[in-house]
Amino acid sequence: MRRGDGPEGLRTRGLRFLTAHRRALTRLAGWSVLESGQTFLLGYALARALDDGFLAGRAATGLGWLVPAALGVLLGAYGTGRVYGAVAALVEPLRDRLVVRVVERGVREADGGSLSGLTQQVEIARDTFAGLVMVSRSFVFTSAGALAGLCSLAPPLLLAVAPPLAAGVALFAATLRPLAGRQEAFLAADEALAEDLGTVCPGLRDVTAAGAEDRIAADTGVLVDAELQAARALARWGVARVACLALGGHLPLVLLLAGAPWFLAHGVTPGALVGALAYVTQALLPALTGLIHGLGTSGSRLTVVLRRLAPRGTTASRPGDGAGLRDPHPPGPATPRKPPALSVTALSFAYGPASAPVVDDLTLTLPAGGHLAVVGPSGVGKSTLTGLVAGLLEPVRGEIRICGRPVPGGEAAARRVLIPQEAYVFSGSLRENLTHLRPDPVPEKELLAAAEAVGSAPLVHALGGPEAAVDPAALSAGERQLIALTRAYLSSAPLALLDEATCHLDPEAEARAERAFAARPGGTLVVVAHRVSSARRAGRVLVMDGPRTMCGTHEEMVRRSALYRDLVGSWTTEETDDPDAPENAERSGNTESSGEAGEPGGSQGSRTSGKPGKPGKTAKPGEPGEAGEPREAGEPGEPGEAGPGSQPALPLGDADGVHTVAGAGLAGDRRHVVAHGPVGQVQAPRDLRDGGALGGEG
Ligand SMILES: Nc1ncnc2c1ncn2[C@@H]1O[C@H](COP(=O)(O)OP(=O)(O)OP(=O)(O)O)[C@@H](O)[C@H]1O
Repeated sequence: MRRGDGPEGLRTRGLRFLTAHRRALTRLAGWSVLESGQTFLLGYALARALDDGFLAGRAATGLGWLVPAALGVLLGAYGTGRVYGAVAALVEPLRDRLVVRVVERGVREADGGSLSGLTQQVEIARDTFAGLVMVSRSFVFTSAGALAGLCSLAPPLLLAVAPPLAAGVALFAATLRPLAGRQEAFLAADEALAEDLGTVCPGLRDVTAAGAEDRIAADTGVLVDAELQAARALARWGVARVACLALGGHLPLVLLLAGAPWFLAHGVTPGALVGALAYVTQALLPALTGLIHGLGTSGSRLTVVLRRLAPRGTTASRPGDGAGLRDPHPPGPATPRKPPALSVTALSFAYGPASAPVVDDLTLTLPAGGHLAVVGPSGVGKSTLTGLVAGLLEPVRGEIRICGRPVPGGEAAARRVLIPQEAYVFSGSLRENLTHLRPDPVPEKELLAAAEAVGSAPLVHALGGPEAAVDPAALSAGERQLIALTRAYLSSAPLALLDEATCHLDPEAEARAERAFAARPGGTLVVVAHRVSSARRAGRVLVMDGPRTMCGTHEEMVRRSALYRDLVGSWTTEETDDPDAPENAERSGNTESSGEAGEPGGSQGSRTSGKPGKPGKTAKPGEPGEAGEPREAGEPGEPGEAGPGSQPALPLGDADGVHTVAGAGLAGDRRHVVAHGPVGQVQAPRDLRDGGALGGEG
């Protein structure tokens, strides 16, 4: 937590803010005095009306005393009206300040989405703060008026009212901090559940298709239980609030009634006693109730919201602002910095506690707009890495961030889209399939432009246009991949993870799709490559080679990684129709590549599903393997077979995202992995996916 974000920091900044707005506070206090005057008159005039008027048989005098009480109500109402204006003079500067802070933060982080969320929180902060000012002010001035009235009626009456009132307020003050903690815990649990449901609900069809109902129900159930616990803890503290109210508001009433004979015997008049009862029931009790409920709930909510709005490590201040909620520890001028599209730090993962790590201490950075190809022998961990980045698998160690957002997490999940090898197409219209990841309606023009860019336009046309009904079983694997690719292209997630998502397309169609993703405005692409052309297109290549992971340009990797040279060699043998570059030169170690090939024509996925599933499995180059061919744990491994053995790890510069490190070994056990992300990104259990049984595609 940033210094100054804790309760102490908030209190200090709150006091500074109030000090800076002394004039508004003074005006507020002035108008509030009218309210206390009304409270004073309420009991005092009533007592006089009884003692000097009605009980003495002088009705006119009694009525005469009621007139000031009625005038007091009118004056009080006028004062209350002016109080609202004075509260606004205090609240609006707070709101302005928070808005400035939020906008600065939004600009700095270039994040319009979080900006709108924060703006909403500013409104909550403003309303809550206004409510707090109203109830606290009302309690202070009402109590002052009532206690002054009691004192002027008969000082002994204070004995029955002041001590329990003070005790109730003191007890309430003591419960404030733990109550705020419980309230914050409850809000956090509530938000976690809402975020989870917001992610899960739109993808229910995918959950069912993947057979992941039990797992999702279990995951969500954990959050429901957490919220239940938090709500119970909060409710227990609610009991303390009732005790405060009983002590400070109801006990004085009981004491006044029970002590009535004593008071009457010691010179307190009946009218004064009734006046005291009126003070307690009509003024103190409502004011105390308002304070306890207002401060107890809104106070902690305000604390939470202000803490959230606090700038992350930078200062928001306005010129000429003397004090207020400014960070007391300014760290210097803010430097606008866009977080990398993907950053992986010291990432390790194994499928079981006793299994060898599949990813071991991997660190890499991919800037926004970058294009990374992940290559390596079959079973080395490429899909595992994409699963980790997508948040479908939980790392054993290390950290992953997408556009600065931690993975796993709803914000990160909304910023990435994963397209697995086995494309998921569901029964419905083509439009539904293509726009599944977009919450907003997609204009026809945009949809067709996306299809054109990705290379699915001929397929859209052949199927009868966007409104045509889709029968997943009637589509070839390549056609399903084109649909899934177009869907991902249309999504607003900036980071696209293509895990052999084009393996059923011919090289030209693959080139077209990959280029389209790489050219998406602000788009970043990670592609698990199974063709040399795919790797050559990427600015960077991550070679996963068991414990030695290397990253660099295609040319660098050809020069430095024996495994990569082997992969390129075996790929080139298979790629007779590669649109990109002559690979024979690379096989012989010549790194002078001829650059990108020209834009391929309008090739589309084969309408038969006979394309080789994973031609890049160099461990068995002669055996392309059908897509969806079931694979047993440990079977494909052999990562060391093609590896360079003594090749050292190669840390490269971080100019546009690279790094080293290691990882691999085959995990022994095979866990049933299901996870969920935002709309349409629910993944089948690995064993389902490997078996090609995802959704209706089987
Ligand atoms: N759910 C699982 N439980 C246990 N081990 C698994 C699981 N999924 C994959 N593995 C193992 O983890 C290792 C890495 O698998 P992964 O699928 O990530 O490799 P890959 O490089 O993507 O392979 P391919 O190119 O064949 O898709 C393999 O040894 C695999 O058998």
